[in-house]
Amino acid sequence: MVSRLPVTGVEVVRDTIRYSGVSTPISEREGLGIRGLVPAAFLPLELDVERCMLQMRSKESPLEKYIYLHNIQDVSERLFYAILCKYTSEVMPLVYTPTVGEACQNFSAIYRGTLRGMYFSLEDSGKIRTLLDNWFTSKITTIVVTDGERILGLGDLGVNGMGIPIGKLALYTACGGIDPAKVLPVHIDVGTNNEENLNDPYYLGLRRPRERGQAYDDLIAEFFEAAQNKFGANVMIQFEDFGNLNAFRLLSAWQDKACTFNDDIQGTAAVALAGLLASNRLTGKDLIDHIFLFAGAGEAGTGIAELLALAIAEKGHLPIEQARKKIFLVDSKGLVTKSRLDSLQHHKVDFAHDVDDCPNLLAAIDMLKPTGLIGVSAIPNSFTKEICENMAAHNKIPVIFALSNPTSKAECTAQEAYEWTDGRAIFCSGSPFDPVTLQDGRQRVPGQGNNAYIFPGIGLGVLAAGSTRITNYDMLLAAETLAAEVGPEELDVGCMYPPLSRIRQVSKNIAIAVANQAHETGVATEQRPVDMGKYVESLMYDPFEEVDVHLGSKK
Ligand SMILES: O=C([O-])CC(=O)C(=O)O
Ligand SMILES: [Mg+2]
Repeated sequence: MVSRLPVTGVEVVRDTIRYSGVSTPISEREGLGIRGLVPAAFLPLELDVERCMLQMRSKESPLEKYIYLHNIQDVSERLFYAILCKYTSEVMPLVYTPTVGEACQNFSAIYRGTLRGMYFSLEDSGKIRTLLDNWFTSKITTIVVTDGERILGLGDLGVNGMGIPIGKLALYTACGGIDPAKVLPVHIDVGTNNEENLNDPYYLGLRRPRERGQAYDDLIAEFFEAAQNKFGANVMIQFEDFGNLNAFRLLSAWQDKACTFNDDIQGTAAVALAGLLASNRLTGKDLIDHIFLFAGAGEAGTGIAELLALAIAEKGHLPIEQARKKIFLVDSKGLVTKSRLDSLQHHKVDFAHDVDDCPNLLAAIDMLKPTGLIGVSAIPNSFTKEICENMAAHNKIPVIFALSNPTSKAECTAQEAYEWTDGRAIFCSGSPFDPVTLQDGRQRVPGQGNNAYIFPGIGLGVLAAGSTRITNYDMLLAAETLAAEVGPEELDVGCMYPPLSRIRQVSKNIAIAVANQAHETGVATEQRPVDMGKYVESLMYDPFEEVDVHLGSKK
């Protein structure tokens, strides 16, 4: 029975987390005090989803669709997530990569003042803990934070990068079942070096060059400490789209002091490793049989390389130093080698091998004859015809991953990778590509090697166990769990990931594995349930389940 709370109907309608719009049963409207505030008809949630999909599909551009979907989120989170859960593969590219990239580029222009996340700037230093009290709840479990410096492969977007934490957290809820009332997107504004932003009269961020001094580290530290104080020591904080200069430093500074991980270093690593593990089922190789060459040696490049080395070392019972010798990186100056050690950034040092220098990717392919080529450079068209042909010349099944985001930054397209390798390549990309029909009529379905397959499950597992820490062993386990979700139907069409329509199930299985591991390694603070599967499922927010609007709990 729904009883009347001492709030006005208008307040009920404005409670966007719980309000169900025209899907509110007629019998409950009186008690909620919303009669007169809603049209007379009742549409079951399923039908309301169809109504919205028709409207959304009538919009011409992906950006208009993005805005429409967020308009719905700003009125009823339940309806928004019902749409996302029912039509995941159609809608995910609109609220997430690649459209979220365009939304970020236009963030200041399309901003409508709605409440979605928190903004802390240098001008707020010393006050963050107090400002957190301005949020409506202290029950936050999951935070995604950015400083906007490396938004996808688009670079420094300043405050406009806030679209990314918002998009990531939408997936935490849609794909990982994290309660939408308990997520918090955060932007830390330390200025921007993007001239276009600085010259835009409507730019909404701090109008100054990026802070590079102690004040930067102090603000990040203040944020972490304030968040842990307000939301509890185990609140999960995901670093997202920080620049190279800070991403590695901050991860190593905080990974032993907070429940945190960096999605671009570690999440991307896990999804790429999963794709490589799945590809072994087609190539017949083990990880240790490969030579991997990376185009790009930033966060994703060295993150994947390091996790891959860990996987090779674990599976092959090798010291990690030996495992790393199977992995080579090319950066803007050519192959990363020992002769360059003096001038190398710290995160590349472990992969500086004792081999001849090579000026570029093509020369490195010629010399090393890699079996796997991983693109993480954000340089579009850098996997040229010659490069793909070269990979095909010395591999029966060349493994080619073009992981840079959004689509405009991919190293090559799916069509190109297949065409230039006589349809033999195993191809994955970070942003979605449509299936391709080869000349011989066979269909190839390029898998989306995007960290969206990883972070929602990690977040849910961490929540289920009450983990105090997240490590690369969690990422390794998540990668193995994801690879095991790839079935023969996917492998048959060359797809290294399960379909997005199964992503909630995948996230759940990752969560179960990660939570069990947390109990085994002693980082869990929750009581271990008898049936972890059932427990994880009970935590998952499902927009289609009936909710007691007053209590916000499952009926
Ligand atoms: O957001 C995405 O699609 C994947 C990611 O983390 C990035 O490219 O930075
Ligand atoms: Mg990212």
